[in-house]
Amino acid sequence: MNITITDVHKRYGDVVALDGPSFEVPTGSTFGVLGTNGAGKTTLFELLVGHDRPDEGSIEVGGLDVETAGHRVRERVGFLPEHSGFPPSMTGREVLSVHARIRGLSDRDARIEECLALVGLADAADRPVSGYSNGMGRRLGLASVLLSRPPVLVLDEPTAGLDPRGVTAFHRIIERIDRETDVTVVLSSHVLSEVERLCDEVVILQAGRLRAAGSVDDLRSSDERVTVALTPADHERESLLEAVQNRGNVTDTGDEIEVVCGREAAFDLLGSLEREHVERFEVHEPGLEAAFHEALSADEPTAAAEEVRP
Ligand SMILES: Nc1ncnc2c1ncn2[C@@H]1O[C@H](COP(=O)(O)OP(=O)(O)OP(=O)(O)O)[C@@H](O)[C@H]1O
Repeated sequence: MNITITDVHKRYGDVVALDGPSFEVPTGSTFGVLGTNGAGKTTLFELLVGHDRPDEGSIEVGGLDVETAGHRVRERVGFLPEHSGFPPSMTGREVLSVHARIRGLSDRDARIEECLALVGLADAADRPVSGYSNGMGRRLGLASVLLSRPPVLVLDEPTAGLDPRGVTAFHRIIERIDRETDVTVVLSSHVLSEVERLCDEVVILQAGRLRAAGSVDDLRSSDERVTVALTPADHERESLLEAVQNRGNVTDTGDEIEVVCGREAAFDLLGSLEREHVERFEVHEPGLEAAFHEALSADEPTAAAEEVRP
């Protein structure tokens, strides 16, 4: 089920939270909404799931307008907010049972088992959620959203605050949903590597405006430069720094010396270095990072939308 966002505007008092982004989320894709703090990601999601109304513009989910057909849209969209809590004394299975009853599911028990298994909570299902880790709580939230088999999932910063194992576990579930179903997944993040790993397409928002949009591959390849990361041999940092001077954009991270330059220049550089100066080197392909910084630095907007939420 596709989503069409058209020229959406939203203000909170003097703060412009969304300033006219327009884009399309294709059916079945895993779609990333990237942005720094205050970029408008949560506001966009609140409008998308019908919790609030845009001042101008429209949002359609599978051809239905969120404003005029809010109830039907909400049946189609499973929303996992950034912060969600559950009564601590209930078990995971009880939480899902309540959600399944509220949604009037007929195949309740079987569906609860399926969702528990999908999010890796089958073994913990009968423990009170007060003993769940952050990651388990987030996965339970996802299970509760998945119960009614929504064709669209909207996940607001789903891995924020999780430890690396929790992040990896959550990523695996999203990848499985992407592989095995036709569900359209929209997720927000400010972690570039997460979006690169999970998403097919991405938009970059800043201060409510659309700064870049496209497939992850296209945005990644828009920068032809690579990063050569050099670990200096003992006592050779100064000589190495001297050798790489003027060979690209040089940064001494304290650990490595990084040189950002074109591919050809990287080959020339590596060929020219004295072996005894370098303990180790790696060449990193361009990631989304360059596109992200380029998008954010172009035509810097005012800081109006960066104000702190009251
Ligand atoms: N209810 C509200 N009242 C007033 N201002 C708001 C409200 N909700 C959001 N804002 C403001 O709108 C702007 C966009 O906020 P939003 O939460 O959508 O950004 P975000 O990209 O989700 O940020 P974060 O990554 O920090 O969660 C911010 O400047 C924020 O302070």
